[in-house]
Amino acid sequence: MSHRSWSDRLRSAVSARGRLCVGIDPHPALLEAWDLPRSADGLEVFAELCVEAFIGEVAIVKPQVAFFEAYGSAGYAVLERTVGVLRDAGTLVIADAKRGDIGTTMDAYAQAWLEPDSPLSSDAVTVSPYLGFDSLGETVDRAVRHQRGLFVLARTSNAEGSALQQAAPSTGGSVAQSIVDAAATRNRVDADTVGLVVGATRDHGLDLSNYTGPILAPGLGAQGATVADLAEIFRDARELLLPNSSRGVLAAGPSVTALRDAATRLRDEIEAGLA
Ligand SMILES: O=c1ccn([C@@H]2O[C@H](COP(=O)(O)O)[C@@H](O)[C@H]2O)c(=O)[nH]1
Repeated sequence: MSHRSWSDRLRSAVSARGRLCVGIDPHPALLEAWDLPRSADGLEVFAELCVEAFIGEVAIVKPQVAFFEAYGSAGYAVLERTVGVLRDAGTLVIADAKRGDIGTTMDAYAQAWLEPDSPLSSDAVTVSPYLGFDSLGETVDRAVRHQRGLFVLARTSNAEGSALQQAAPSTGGSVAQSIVDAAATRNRVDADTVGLVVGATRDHGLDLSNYTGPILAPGLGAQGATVADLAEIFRDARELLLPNSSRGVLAAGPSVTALRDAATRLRDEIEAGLA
């Protein structure tokens, strides 16, 4: 296992292969479009084609855990193999599991996704701060200990998130801003372990000037955001911006060549657009 920090590994991967984070989201509609059965066997072939297309071409892959979980233990077995093959090949894996809970329950989630000897061990995992940012304290400690990363939901790409995330706490600002500020504070001692999720679908309205960590930005492609939007919305926070597209790239499958071309085209468009 590498003994370099998450932040170092992320920076080198991004400088070698660009900022794009491609999703592996085996939607039932995509399985059908790829002429695969809606079963764990279909899932396995889907994931294998993605792995073959993306390894060596993109820095980061984000499997959407929900689409594997839908097939129970067989789906999890496919996810374990997918994560393992990607990581063995040096592709960084962000498990999009959006875990959030209290105390020892949250810590059990953290063990599952961040412990080096766990079957689902990933480079980073998405987490929800909506049981209180401090409910993630031990998860951050665990991530630091194992040189892994977290991506905390701050301002999500979906319209329904706004009412909660834009609400104004009595301390001022917005709920989403309070998450950004808490992440920035933690990162001052923990070397940018705490990343944020900020959607690319609208102006986020956040002050990111004190925040130095990575930002995972879903919403490109199927949700309507463009590379020009990214450049505008994240004009002050481009260095470790990780734009994510899942369906926008996966629509090119099942041909491995077509998937690879779609991913590399988008990767290069992002690099040119954010230069
Ligand atoms: O705010 C968020 C947080 C996570 N997501 C996830 O990203 C992908 C986006 O998929 P597309 O097909 O590119 O729309 C998906 O796994 C979401 O669960 C998000 O969209 N927004």
